[in-house]
Amino acid sequence: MINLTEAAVEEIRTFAAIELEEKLEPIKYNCGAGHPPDILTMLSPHLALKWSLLATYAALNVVAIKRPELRMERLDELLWESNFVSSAVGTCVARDNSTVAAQWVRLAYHDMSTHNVDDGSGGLDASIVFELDRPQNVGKGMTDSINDFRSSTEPTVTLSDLIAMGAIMGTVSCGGPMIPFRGGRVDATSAGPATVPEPQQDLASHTESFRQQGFTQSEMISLVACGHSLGGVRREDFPDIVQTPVDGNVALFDGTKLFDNAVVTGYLQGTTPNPLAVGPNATTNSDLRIFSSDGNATMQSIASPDTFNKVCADLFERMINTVPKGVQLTEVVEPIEYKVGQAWLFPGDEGAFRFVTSLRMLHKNPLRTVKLFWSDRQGSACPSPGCSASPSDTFGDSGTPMTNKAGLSLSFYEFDTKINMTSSISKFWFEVDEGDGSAVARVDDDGAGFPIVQDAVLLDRGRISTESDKSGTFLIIVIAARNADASSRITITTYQPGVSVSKPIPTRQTLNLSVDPRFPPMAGYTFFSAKVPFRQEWFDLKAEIGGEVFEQQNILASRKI
Ligand code: HEM
Repeated sequence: MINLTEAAVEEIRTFAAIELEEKLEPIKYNCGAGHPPDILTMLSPHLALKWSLLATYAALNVVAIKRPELRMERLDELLWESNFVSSAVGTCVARDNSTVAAQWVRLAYHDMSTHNVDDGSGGLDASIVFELDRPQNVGKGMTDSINDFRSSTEPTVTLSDLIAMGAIMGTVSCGGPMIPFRGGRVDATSAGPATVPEPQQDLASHTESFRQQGFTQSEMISLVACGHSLGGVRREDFPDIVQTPVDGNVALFDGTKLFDNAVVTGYLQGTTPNPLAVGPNATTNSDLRIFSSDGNATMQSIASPDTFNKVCADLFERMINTVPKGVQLTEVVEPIEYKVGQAWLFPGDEGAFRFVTSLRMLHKNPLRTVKLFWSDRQGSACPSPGCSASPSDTFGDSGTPMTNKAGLSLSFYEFDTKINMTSSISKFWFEVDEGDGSAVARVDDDGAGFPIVQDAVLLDRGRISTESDKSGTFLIIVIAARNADASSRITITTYQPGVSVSKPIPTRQTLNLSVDPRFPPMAGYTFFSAKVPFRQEWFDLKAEIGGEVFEQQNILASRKI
């Protein structure tokens, strides 16, 4: 048995990191595919030998994952970590005698319906917010749904992304299939054409509408059946269709609130209660005309639960990915296997920095240990335990309906540690030991470490606070700036999501921060603050201090830590 000294291990780690940076292309790591690729096979023979020694005796393995861009991290959080989307939709939560899921799917379809394949215009672009006065878009469900999403847009997550995500999250929450999600939609700034189909239109109009949206006749039949698996028709809004009182004022399409094939089987068996198929008013029986338009061939072909789910998943995916020409969607947002949280560095109370960050894993493992490491300002890794820390907290998260369906159980490892202000920090990384004898994984952004670019101008999440008064809730954003004084110019440009359904477009405002007398200067830092409405949590920062300019974009202030 060879015992490697700490210094030898560190030398190999550093050597490996340099070699990796130079020789390896970034490895795309596909989450959910089990263990990360074995890095040994990709190293030079010389390094592979050194590395295999290390793997044998120190059981260290490099997980070569590149940190995704901010948008992918934010979309990952919305899709897989519990949040406002998952709590609104719950397990097929009921609303207004239908379900939140049904309202969200209808919203997504109506928004997408403005697409025209002939010139590439329109599509899922949130233009629906400017189209609510049209009779096709009648219903409280539409405004309620827009309100569900409107105040949660972010600089990298648009309202149209949230509408698209709502449709697939809602579908899964009611027992429907998983549908891959891509982000990157761009919000419209005005209304699109009035092309949402209406029940009183004839079959030829409907077939042409769906063709313009990009769907064949058979796809039209399936897409309508998939959509009308959820929810129903509200008597209050459509008294010509639902002519007699019904339970809760909503006539369900297939008698169930779940996403299932009952809409098809009931239709084929002649037992369907669908008000758009067997309603007393033949003119508005659009589902009957559509479903029977090919002699029921398509309806028969999607009658089994498996085929129904598969066909609906494909069509819903196409529906949410129907966007105006020129809009570039992201890759599919897979759950990130080793997800590094935001990193916060700010002056603590005791003359040291507080450094707060986290690592998220997709599965629970009580045997697992996770350790945080960092290099000092000069980039040298200091000897253990000088630059390492164990988690200050470990907890699980119930996730979203999609997380549950994917069989994931999220585990968070939170770190809240002190860092010497003189030696400071330039980068950090993690080591994860599953405790089962497998190699320790080093999560280090492809060998480079996760950078802390500077420690001169910092969002101080230990000193930010919230305040409420008659006019609302506010966030006091605090910036710690080194070698700054009242003559320094520190500005933030905040991001304000749409404030109402009639004012849906996000706005930005630039504010000057002033020295905050509540926080006396310490360790060379002066504290500046500004009060912003609570929802303005995202901001860009610019600081001009003694001739030097610091700029950073897309910082999330959020709550005090
Ligand atoms: C010719 C095509 C279509 C017509 C004429 C039509 C018509 C209607 C009508 C009149 C309602 C009742 C709305 C209410 O009372 O709030 C409704 C509900 C609904 N539609 Fe459609 N629809 C069509 C296609 C689609 C498609 C393609 C989808 C989705 C892929 C869809 C999804 C829904 C959903 C989920 C509801 C239930 C809403 C709720 O319960 O709140 N529809 N549709």
